[in-house]
Amino acid sequence: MTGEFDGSADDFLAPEEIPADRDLDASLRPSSLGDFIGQPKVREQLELVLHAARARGSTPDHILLSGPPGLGKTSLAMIIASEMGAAIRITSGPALERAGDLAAMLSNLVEGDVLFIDEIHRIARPAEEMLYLAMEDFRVDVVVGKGPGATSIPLEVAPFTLVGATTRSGALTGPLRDRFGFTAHMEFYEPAELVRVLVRSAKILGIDLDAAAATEVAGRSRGTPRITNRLLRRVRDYAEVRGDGRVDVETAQAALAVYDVDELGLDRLDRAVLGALVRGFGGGPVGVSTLAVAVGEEPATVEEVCEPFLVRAGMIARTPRGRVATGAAWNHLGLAAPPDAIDQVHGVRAREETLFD
Ligand SMILES: Nc1ncnc2c1ncn2[C@@H]1O[C@H](COP(=O)(O)OP(=O)(O)OP(=O)(O)O)[C@@H](O)[C@H]1O
Ligand SMILES: [Mg+2]
Repeated sequence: MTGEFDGSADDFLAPEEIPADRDLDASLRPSSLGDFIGQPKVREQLELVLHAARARGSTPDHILLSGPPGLGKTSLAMIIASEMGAAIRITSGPALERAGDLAAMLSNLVEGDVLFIDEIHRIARPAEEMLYLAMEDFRVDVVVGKGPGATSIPLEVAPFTLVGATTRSGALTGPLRDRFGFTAHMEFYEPAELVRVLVRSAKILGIDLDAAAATEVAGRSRGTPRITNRLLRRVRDYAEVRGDGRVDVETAQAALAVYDVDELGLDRLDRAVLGALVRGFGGGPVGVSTLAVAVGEEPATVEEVCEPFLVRAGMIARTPRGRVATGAAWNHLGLAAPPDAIDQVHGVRAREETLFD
């Protein structure tokens, strides 16, 4: 099931891009750092890195963007290029199966270009090794021929900036991670920031959305701007078909009820994971792969998509012995928490960070 989000109602809370997002995403993508809402820390750090590079007249250090899907990594990569007045070449880890694929991309780079590698944790080993040299010395060794007669020809690469994006920085090898001059850790967005995303998107799309409705939609967006924009579109549909097109809080609530988005923004799979943890395993601890089997999903989907948000929402705690449901999780499912259930965990943020390190 992983990755096959087809845009049906069941999938529309998935933070991954679905085909229906593509046109919308393009029109709603922020195009400059000033236009980019939220992530104050990352924005400040990037501003410094880019400003310093511009002042020196050099290419910025290689940059790794790390965080859950839909938080704006691709948008930031494009912004980095446009802030530097540079062209961006886009590829992804899975597309770089052979070192030759990467060599072709590298040799076509022009000085100052940004090379964006999405899902960089999925790059194949030979390409990764070629990347080390390219990142460090702006050169690659192309091997010509086979066996004892093989020779390696060094090839210059124009100075470029690699921007890598990953939902799993923990899956990167040490040597690759070490070659990035700067890692930006993207955080889930605060509701107030998502309200600003909604106000901006509603303006671009010409949707009449009042403040209370914006707050309602933001609160159900799982801290993820991609989901915010998707919910906005569903709410607009509802308002156009069932009302006069204006979106007030009643309209927003009614629309989101139709699409089965609960008041915390949990979707079917999140609720299934919580249900399995609480009802099937008495609240845990249980390993993530066991949980995944229980809900019929890939472990990676549970670990990278559901879990970060459930941890952030204070529903699940990660412990050395496995995942544990908090009292809040029991209550959210309408059940009384057992006396030994841990509280809505303090230090949720600290735990969440370790997920992506
Ligand atoms: N800071 C932001 N301000 C306004 N809109 C944003 C912001 N970040 C993301 N968005 C919106 O969310 C959409 C998804 O963002 P983007 O494609 O950059 O996410 P991503 O992190 O690359 O996701 P993935 O990991 O799935 O590739 C964008 O098209 C844009 O509409
Ligand atoms: Mg992306």
